[in-house]
Amino acid sequence: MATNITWHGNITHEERKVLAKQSGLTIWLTGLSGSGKSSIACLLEEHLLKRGYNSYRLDGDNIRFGLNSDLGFSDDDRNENIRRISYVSKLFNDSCTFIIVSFISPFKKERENARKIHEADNLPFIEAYVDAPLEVVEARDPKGLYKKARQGIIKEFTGISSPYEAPEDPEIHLKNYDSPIEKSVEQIVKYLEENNYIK
Ligand SMILES: Nc1ncnc2c1ncn2[C@@H]1O[C@H](COP(=O)(O)OS(=O)(=O)O)[C@@H](OP(=O)(O)O)[C@H]1O
Ligand SMILES: Nc1ncnc2c1ncn2[C@@H]1O[C@H](COP(=O)(O)OP(=O)(O)O)[C@@H](O)[C@H]1O
Repeated sequence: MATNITWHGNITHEERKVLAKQSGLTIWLTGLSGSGKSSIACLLEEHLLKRGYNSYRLDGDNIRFGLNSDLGFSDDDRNENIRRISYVSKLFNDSCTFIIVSFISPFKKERENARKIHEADNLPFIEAYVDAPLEVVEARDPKGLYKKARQGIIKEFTGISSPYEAPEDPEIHLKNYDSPIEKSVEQIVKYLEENNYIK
């Protein structure tokens, strides 16, 4: 509990943006395992870096090796995973970095909480739904996880034995199943340009 502790501030966020020559933002990719989150995040990160924007990726698989290595895949653990990462992405965003978050983040309530955590401090939060139907991701199955989930070897697997709540009104809806990854990246870039996040 947050008792007997004091928040220490330094320069204002407005001053930081001027010094950093860019503002921060969070692009929150959500979707089933195999929908294309990591591939899109990697290409997008590269694209933005090459255009001169300080950008960084937080990926579910990667974060679970370290910071969140104590968490599994029960509903409670997934919620804690997303809660922690919401605060981490807010910190990066506040530091004037473009942060690309790619977690399954299956539950609406936790994604909404992530949004609130950002928007409470006027930090832009852009939800991008990486949409690919279960039959498509199951056919892709690059890590063989769906096969194991169907065999009951992996329990509580998203889309099979654990729910995925698709966003109803995301800022960006990527239909990442009948066109190449590059198209999805272009769609995000277009959104960022049209909303004056990038020039
Ligand atoms: N039970 C179960 N359900 C879903 N996914 C599983 C599971 N077990 C392991 N994996 C692997 O973990 C990756 C998802 O981790 P996340 O942190 O993004 O999940 S979550 O947001 O907490 O739901 C996910 O990576 P992606 O395929 O990149 O989504 C899987 O490789
Ligand atoms: N638009 C697409 N068309 C065809 N294959 C794709 C597309 N997007 C992703 N893939 C493939 O699907 C697999 C899963 O992609 P990945 O980015 O690892 O998804 P996630 O991070 O959501 O699990 C990879 O083999 C990737 O090359």
